[in-house]
Amino acid sequence: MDRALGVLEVDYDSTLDSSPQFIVNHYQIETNKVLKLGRNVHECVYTVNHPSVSSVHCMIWGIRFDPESVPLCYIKDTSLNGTVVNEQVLEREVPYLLSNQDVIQLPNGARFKFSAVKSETMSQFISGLRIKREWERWEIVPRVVGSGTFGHVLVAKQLTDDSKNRAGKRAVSYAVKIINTAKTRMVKEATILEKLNHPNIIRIHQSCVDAIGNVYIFQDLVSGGDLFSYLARGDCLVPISETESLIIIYQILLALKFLHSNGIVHRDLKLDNILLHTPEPCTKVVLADFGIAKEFSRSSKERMHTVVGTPEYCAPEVGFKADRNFYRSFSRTATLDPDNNGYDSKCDIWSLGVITHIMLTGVSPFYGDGSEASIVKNVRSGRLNFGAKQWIPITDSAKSFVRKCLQVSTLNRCNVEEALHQVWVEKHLGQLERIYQKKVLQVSSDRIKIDENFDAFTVAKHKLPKSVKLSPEKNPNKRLKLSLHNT
Ligand SMILES: Nc1ncnc2c1ncn2[C@@H]1O[C@H](COP(=O)(O)OP(=O)(O)OP(=O)(O)O)[C@@H](O)[C@H]1O
Repeated sequence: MDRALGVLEVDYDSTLDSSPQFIVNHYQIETNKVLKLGRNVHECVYTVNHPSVSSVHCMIWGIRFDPESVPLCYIKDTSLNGTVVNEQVLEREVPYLLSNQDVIQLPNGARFKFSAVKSETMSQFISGLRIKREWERWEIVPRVVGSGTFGHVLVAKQLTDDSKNRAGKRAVSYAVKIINTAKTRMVKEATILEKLNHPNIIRIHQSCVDAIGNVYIFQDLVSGGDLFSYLARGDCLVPISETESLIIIYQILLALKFLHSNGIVHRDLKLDNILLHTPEPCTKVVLADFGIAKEFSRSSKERMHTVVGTPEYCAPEVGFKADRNFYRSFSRTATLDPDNNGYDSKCDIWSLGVITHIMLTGVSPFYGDGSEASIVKNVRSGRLNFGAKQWIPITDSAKSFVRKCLQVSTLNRCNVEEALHQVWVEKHLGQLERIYQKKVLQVSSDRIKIDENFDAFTVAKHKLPKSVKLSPEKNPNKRLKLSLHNT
């Protein structure tokens, strides 16, 4: 049971169905496993053959930031007739954060009870943070989403969300990043993020600072965890297919194109800062953690000199210093670039090369023995080992993309525009754009046809008769009827 992040228990209403699947009455929610409920026997763990239920009616998954943290479990409605949680209809395609004992209901009357495996709130930990629990229209919920060097990310809710309540839909959860600066002024991260509006960049709603120097950045809660957790299995990172990698890389490239053309360099691109909407292939990803992002003046060709970033992902021209504690405190201002020429936005492309290398092979290219000294040595040499067995199944165009991003000389390294024109990306551009429209921008898919040959990773689509849209009058379930009327 210790692999379980939560449990879904079938709480069946026998007057509405007598399907034999109810022999299994517990489903464990585990890391990297999305539970689907619906009619499709090939994709769903719980299947029900009822025309009011969609092929994949809803999806449930859990995220645990690290082994010590309390998991967060989510449900997303993907149906025609809606999924109900505690008698309120979920907004379609919007993940909802589950709480202990939540009751999930499908239109055929089947009910499930969600149980958390650990106490969900961390009140003691939260009171130690000395933060405000309410701020204007926000309430901070004592559930931790993740933690980093600079602060913690917690769940937040809007105090009054009248429009949603009136519609009978569940209120959405948000995230709040809390950074203690000991100074009562806004941090650069908030200032930069406030100016950015791009589908692949974390969206912030408000930021504020309290009297003791806690900065609160209220933002979207991205529910699929980060790319590091997605690739992690036990102690190692596992590779994902080229197609899946490319869909993620394409989205990061679009975000970087937007950033670089607006004079912003992220400077800390890594697996942990790429957030997934759902932990499954082909999902939307967003860049987060702009804590050390930098605005530069494009016209003056200003270069940066501060040594920042995470060594494993850090471009050679950015430079390192051996003292990790110093590095963490961000007080370093020197670059070890021998000519002290500084660096520019191409440092993000290097990090993207490292990320691509890890996604394709499960191996971090310059990690060596993991010590900072060995990483620095390997990064400076820039030597890549395409002869390693992990590279055997990988196409030449993917290797060439990685090679072009991981050029020690910035003159030879591609910029973001050139990266988008690398063969690996360019030859799939049409498909990538269609998937992007459908999955990221969620444009109606009727006219979007995805070539199945390209779609190497997906579970084959099994054709089922269409589910039937319920009219509230015909709905046999009184509770659902009530909820649907309210919409
Ligand atoms: N909006 C969000 N939605 C969901 N998860 C998030 C969100 N923001 C951050 N996280 C999670 O919290 C973790 C820490 O957040 P973040 O990277 O912003 O903190 P940090 O202190 O700047 O970290 P670092 O040590 O990497 O600089 C992330 O790796 C991610 O897993």
